[in-house]
Amino acid sequence: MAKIELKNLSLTFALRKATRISLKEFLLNGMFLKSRNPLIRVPALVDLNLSATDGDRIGVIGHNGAGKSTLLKTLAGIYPPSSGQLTVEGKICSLFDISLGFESDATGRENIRYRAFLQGETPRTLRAKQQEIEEFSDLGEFLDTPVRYYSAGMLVRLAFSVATAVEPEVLLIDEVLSVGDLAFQIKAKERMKQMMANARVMVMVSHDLNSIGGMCDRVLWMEQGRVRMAGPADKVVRAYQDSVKPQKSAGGAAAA
Ligand SMILES: Nc1ncnc2c1ncn2[C@@H]1O[C@H](COP(=O)(O)OP(=O)(O)OP(=O)(O)O)[C@@H](O)[C@H]1O
Repeated sequence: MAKIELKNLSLTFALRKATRISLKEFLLNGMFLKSRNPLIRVPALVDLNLSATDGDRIGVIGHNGAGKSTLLKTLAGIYPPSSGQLTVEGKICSLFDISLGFESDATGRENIRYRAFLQGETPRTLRAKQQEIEEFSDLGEFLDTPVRYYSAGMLVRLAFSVATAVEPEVLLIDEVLSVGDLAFQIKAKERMKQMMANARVMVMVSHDLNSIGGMCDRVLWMEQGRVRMAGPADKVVRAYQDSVKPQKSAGGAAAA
């Protein structure tokens, strides 16, 4: 059984406006005990509670900066929560930032191996999949070329082919991917559909409310790191849409 459980989970980023300060500034600030570049705390997730298990398809919506991607990255184990409890049980597949982290001097084929091992494959399980991954990527002779010479689209094709070669129990998707050229997009959509159908739990972040409505049964509407509303997809999507519609003034004109 796959499971996601968040209990009063919060995550606060601590950052500074500028990354560099001079030695002189550092010494002067130290002497006068005040910082010219103080820490700024960004509460990206605030007191979230969520429980999902086999069969759940959860959509996450909200304005820019609401905390959607941070939530997904926290579920993927990329960001540790600042407080609260996080439980994710099951083999995770994260479909976001998939093109990051390639070894640029290694070939496509070598990168498939490195990444597959990171995804938990063993030499034996990879042997059974490697050919399929290579064929799906449709990169032909380029598989023997260092990936530093790949176009952006080729890199995404390679990344997508490896990332989706797993059978995940927990599928985390940030925005429905538009990968590669048209021919590849058709293949990729088909594969995504299969993965979504087979995953036990799915959490998907998107601004495309039609995709969310079509693929998810529950939706979290996030606002400033908090859940503003949670419930059946159609109800929450409608409430969100209503909230962003231009308000009509008494005279009938749209308010600014
Ligand atoms: N690595 C980080 N370091 C510091 N602050 C961050 C980091 N990632 C996100 N934030 C901040 O956390 C808040 C939530 O960001 P997040 O990317 O989760 O929003 P989002 O809802 O996914 O937005 P969008 O719809 O624009 O993708 C924002 O205020 C953002 O500036």
